[in-house]
Amino acid sequence: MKVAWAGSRHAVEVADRMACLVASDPVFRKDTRTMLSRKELFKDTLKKAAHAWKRTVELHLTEEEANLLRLYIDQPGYVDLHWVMFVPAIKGQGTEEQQKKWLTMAYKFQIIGTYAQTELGHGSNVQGLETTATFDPSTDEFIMHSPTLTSSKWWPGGLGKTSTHAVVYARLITEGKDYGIHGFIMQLRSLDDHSPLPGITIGDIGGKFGSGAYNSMDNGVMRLDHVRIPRDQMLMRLAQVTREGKYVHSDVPKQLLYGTMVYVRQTIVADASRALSRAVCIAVRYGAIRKQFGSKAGGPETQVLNYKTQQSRLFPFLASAYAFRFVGQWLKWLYTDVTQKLESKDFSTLPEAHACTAGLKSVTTSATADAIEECQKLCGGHGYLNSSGLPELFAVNLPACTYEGDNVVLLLQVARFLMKTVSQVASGKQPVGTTAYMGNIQHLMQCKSVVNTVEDWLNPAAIKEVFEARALRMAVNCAQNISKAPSQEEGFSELSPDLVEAAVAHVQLIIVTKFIEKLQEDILGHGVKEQLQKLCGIYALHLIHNERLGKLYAQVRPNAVALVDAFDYTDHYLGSALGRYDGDVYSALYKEAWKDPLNETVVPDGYQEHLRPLLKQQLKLSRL
Ligand SMILES: CCCCCCCCCC/C=C\CCC/C=C/C(=O)SCCNC(=O)CCNC(=O)[C@H](O)C(C)(C)COP(=O)(O)OP(=O)(O)OC[C@H]1O[C@@H](n2cnc3c(N)ncnc32)[C@H](O)[C@@H]1OP(=O)(O)O
Ligand SMILES: Cc1cc2nc3c(=O)[nH]c(=O)nc-3n(C[C@H](O)[C@H](O)[C@H](O)COP(=O)(O)OP(=O)(O)OC[C@H]3O[C@@H](n4cnc5c(N)ncnc54)[C@H](O)[C@@H]3O)c2cc1C
Repeated sequence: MKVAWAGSRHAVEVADRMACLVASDPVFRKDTRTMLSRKELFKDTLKKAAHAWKRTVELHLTEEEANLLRLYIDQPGYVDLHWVMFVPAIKGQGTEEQQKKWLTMAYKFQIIGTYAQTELGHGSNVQGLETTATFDPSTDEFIMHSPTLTSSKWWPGGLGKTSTHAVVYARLITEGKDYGIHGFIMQLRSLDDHSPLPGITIGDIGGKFGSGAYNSMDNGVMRLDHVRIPRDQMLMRLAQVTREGKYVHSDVPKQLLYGTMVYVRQTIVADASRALSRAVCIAVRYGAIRKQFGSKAGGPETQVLNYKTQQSRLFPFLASAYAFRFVGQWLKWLYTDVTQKLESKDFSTLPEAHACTAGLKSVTTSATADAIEECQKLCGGHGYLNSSGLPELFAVNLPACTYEGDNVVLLLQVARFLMKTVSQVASGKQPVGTTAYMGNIQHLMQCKSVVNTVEDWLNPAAIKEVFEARALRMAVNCAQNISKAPSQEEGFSELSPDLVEAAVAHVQLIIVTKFIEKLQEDILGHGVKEQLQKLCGIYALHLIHNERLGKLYAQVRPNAVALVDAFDYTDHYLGSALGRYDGDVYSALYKEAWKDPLNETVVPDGYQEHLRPLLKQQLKLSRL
């Protein structure tokens, strides 16, 4: 099952090696992370990142190993934005020459970059960004400026205290004309003493949700006061400005400007499956240890994992973790395929890539955040302790519903893609890819149900057709209602809640389809495919509230712990007293409690000043 989860024996081997490297290095300890102040936590993040780089160089780690090292350190920081966004942005929007110049420095960590797009006043609406980049032909420079308070760059990770450079997104103005948003490489801080360069006001935006969590990341604010940069620091793969100031657009779709976001959205689907699997691992292992009620005449109490309510709340998340893992593996293939097509100027699958990355990022992160919160509740009171690992997991993953695109905004992008497809089908065009099912509109729009017997519900072909009919009917219904509106735009706006639901149904069809396709592959291990078939059934049927679920839960229960052990997480990475591999939960909880700084003294700070006088006074009053 480990291989099915990881994707290959090689993946299992590399992951094990990197996870153990992190778990065995005291510098990477994280058990006191939630007890640190914001400044201590930030400094701890700098220390870990520097040590990780040192180990990467010493051990000659590959890019794959270095990424896993960063992942298992499990502490958001500036390195994430450097590798996940700054480098990809230059790769995707820089010319060959610009890539050579800037990536050489970035790969050697001679500069530290971030991705500065969002502003105080605009995040979702990229075309509404206000920062300006005005070309000055007299000096062959761009003048970077924050014209309003709301144009302050706000949120970029690492911007607050760490990044020396950024790809800054701004309105390109030349010859008095505004050509919209483009990317520019800017140096922000001196490479000698790290002080902000002239004209740049820069700092951290303040603490964020949860203790620990994203507070390890210095998300920043930046205001630019007419800062000049050379013309050749405009990223010029998608468009250029000549020495004379002429704007020249390349022969590529302008949406490639958004390419970095598409790239990160596809990686976030894998992140979501990982985050969800960690929460499920904790809740399943703890559910097997925890016993409450049910003892007859002094016999053992009942494992809470045996309660049907516990299974109906938890097993859909177990199934979702596997479902998101497999669709994430497919999405990585889709993204790679689109990127290769772009190299040969084939832009035909760009809309599909946008819709799939946007939709899957949205659906998997929303489901993951909700599931982690529910896993906390599934662990009772102890799930609320930081030592359970669940509050931190929730706080770190909740923002994924917002960053890299607000989930509703992204679903509306999927809906726009679906409405276009429905109208193309109506004009006789055969859809392809993930919307190919819409070409089967006659059959799928019939009222005839494709599942008639209880057994049909476990037939993958029948389940797939149910999901295709559900998604198509919701999309066609939206299209029909939009057509009744005074205009397409008004109709789309009026119908937007229904369009979001239709987009979710389409994305869930993709997830179910990819799970079914995964089961058609050769899957190693005795009984593994059968277990995955049950999980596929649970994932699909829980979305449509089917009564077959109870039987499936009972069939999965005996293997539930084995299915989460297959995630192969070290206790260090899981970071949970409840989810320990050895199940020694109560000793671990008790041991972790004493680490809290509050327990450094038996009599707490504040007793003499605030508690003793109160108690003495009340005692005196009581004797009057
Ligand atoms: C579970 C996670 C666990 C994480 C664990 C912890 C890890 C810690 C490390 C984390 C590392 C990184 C985290 C990320 C940090 C965060 C970074 C950021 O947030 S960066 C900023 C992200 N911002 C956004 O995503 C903004 C969202 N908005 C947009 O993308 C656009 O504004 C959009 C698409 C909403 C609207 O764009 P626009 O107004 O220009 O276009 P239209 O809607 O009019 O559409 C026109 C046309 O273009 C097509 N289109 C739009 N976007 C794309 C695209 N990306 N690719 C291709 N095509 C696109 C659209 O479909 C339309 O086509 P048409 O044919 O005309 O219909
Ligand atoms: C932890 C974290 C890290 C981040 N890191 C970075 C970074 O490194 N670099 C960077 O550039 N940015 C970063 N961001 C910013 C992030 O990309 C934005 O917050 C995100 O794109 C959402 O935009 P917004 O904040 O403007 O939300 P808004 O768009 O203001 O959302 C507010 C509400 O309005 C709704 N809404 C907005 N538009 C519409 C519409 N057209 N129709 C219906 N509803 C709508 C949304 O659904 C939401 O409910 C980060 C954010 C977070 C939380």
